[in-house]
Amino acid sequence: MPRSFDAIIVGAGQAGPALANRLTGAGKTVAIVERHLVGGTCVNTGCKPTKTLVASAYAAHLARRGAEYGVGVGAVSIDMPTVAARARKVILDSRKGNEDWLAGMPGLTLIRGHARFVAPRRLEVNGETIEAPQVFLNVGGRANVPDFPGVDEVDYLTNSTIIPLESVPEHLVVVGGSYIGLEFAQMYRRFGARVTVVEQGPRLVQREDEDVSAEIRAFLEGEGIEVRTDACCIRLARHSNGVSVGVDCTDGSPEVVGTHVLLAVGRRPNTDDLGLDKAGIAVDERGYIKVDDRLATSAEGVWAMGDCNGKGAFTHTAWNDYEIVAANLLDGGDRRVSDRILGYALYVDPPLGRVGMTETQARASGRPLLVSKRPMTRVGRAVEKAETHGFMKVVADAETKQILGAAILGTGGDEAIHGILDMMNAKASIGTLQWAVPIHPTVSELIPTLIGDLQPVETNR
Ligand SMILES: Cc1cc2nc3c(=O)[nH]c(=O)nc-3n(C[C@H](O)[C@H](O)[C@H](O)COP(=O)(O)OP(=O)(O)OC[C@H]3O[C@@H](n4cnc5c(N)ncnc54)[C@H](O)[C@@H]3O)c2cc1C
Ligand SMILES: NC(=O)c1ccc[n+]([C@@H]2O[C@H](COP(=O)([O-])OP(=O)(O)OC[C@H]3O[C@@H](n4cnc5c(N)ncnc54)[C@H](O)[C@@H]3O)[C@@H](O)[C@H]2O)c1
Repeated sequence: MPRSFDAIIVGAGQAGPALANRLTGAGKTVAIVERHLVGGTCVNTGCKPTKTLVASAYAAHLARRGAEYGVGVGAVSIDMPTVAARARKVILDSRKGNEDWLAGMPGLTLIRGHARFVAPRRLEVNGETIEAPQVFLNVGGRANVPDFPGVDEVDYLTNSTIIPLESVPEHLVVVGGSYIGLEFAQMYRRFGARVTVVEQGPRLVQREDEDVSAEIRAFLEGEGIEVRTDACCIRLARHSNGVSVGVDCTDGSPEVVGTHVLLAVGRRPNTDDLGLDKAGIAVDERGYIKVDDRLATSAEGVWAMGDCNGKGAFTHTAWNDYEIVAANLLDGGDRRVSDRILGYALYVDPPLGRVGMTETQARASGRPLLVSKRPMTRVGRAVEKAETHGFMKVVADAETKQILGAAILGTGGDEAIHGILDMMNAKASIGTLQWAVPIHPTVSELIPTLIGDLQPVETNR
């Protein structure tokens, strides 16, 4: 006989535990199945350790610049075991917090093992069958490892295996010039490695506007990172010095030889070994679980939250998925994914804070636009901190006077962007902040000025 629960959650990443908390709080019996580490990607191999490592890298960078500030610190050295230990502690503390949280939920059973559907709303874990009228999938994703020629012959790193490194590679070749690749590239450059980024596209972070990509490339190259764009990484091979990464480039050497190679070429959902066909759960061509606007899958009684549904690829979008499902099922709400205004940050230094449309997307929409842009050299706070790379940019609809999107690439940009994100969520029009009195000196204080400087631009309408 299968063991029965009121609900089964597969995956204890970002959405699962929070939903378990709400469901058990409503008196339901819940099984949460986790095959690896409680906390999932963000806690164990994603946001938390990477931002801890980024902080160490920033400290090293600032120490090297000490003389510019009139501070003598002597020769800067990197104690990589201590750097790694900081990250390990953040991981373990956070994981334990999640485990303790789950342990304290009455009516919750944590089952450690790989769950696989054997029939609709019926799964097998460790040879045992469990069933429930409601099943929530929060299975996340993992590093995509393409079948490059030679990939099986070399030792490569992914975001999971690079985190515990206790030594600095002599020359790290990073394949993929987007979020994961660039955060690690800059961090390892600051730890003292030679770093080459190999990106197949014509520019870094291609989802962003060209001016964003160009500015990020400029400050990364300014730190000595080599960037190879328009590179089709077609082969990996062993080399006496480490790994050779074959690239097809319009110019430059056809081969980059490094001591280590990090593959940062995207993620793939953990849906290939979940028995979804046994449960009638449809996936798209890339394996993401198809969901409607309330995150219901094609199978009755089954929902999918977080990275595995392809609607978001961030911790806060996974969390928001939990909020949507909980509100609709437990609070009589009618919340939808399409109501979400997407914001995110890229944690290079200075960081990129982003919300809503890029200027490119706004222009493509054909609507009449207002655009305003200000370099960080004209932001007092950035000048005082001697961190003047980047710019702030906002795009608004000239007719509705609503902000469509913004980018703050600059010191504090990951925080300051919330001033605009909140305005967009409040559906505030561009005149709303005219008489606000922001705090001086902050990056955010320039948001009303930036908005006040909005000017019409030519669009294709
Ligand atoms: C290097 C890196 C840095 C990142 N930095 C940021 C950042 O700064 N900010 C941000 O917002 N996002 C960041 N992200 C993205 C963020 O980590 C993810 O969006 C987030 O963790 C997704 O949460 P999730 O709950 O959907 O999935 P996950 O956290 O991946 O959790 C899924 C869980 O399901 C388990 N599981 C999978 N299949 C099964 C199965 N069949 N049976 C049982 N258990 C299963 C897995 O073991 C895992 O624990 C980063 C990602 C990476 C890789
Ligand atoms: N700060 C954050 O919030 C943060 C940080 C890290 C990761 N993440 C999440 O993780 C996800 C995955 O990040 P990612 O950077 O791995 O993926 P991505 O999909 O953002 O970028 C992959 C990059 O690799 C390039 N690429 C693909 N195939 C290649 C090849 N054969 N040779 C050379 N380049 C190739 C692509 O052109 C692209 O630039 C992101 O979508 C993001 O949501 C978020």
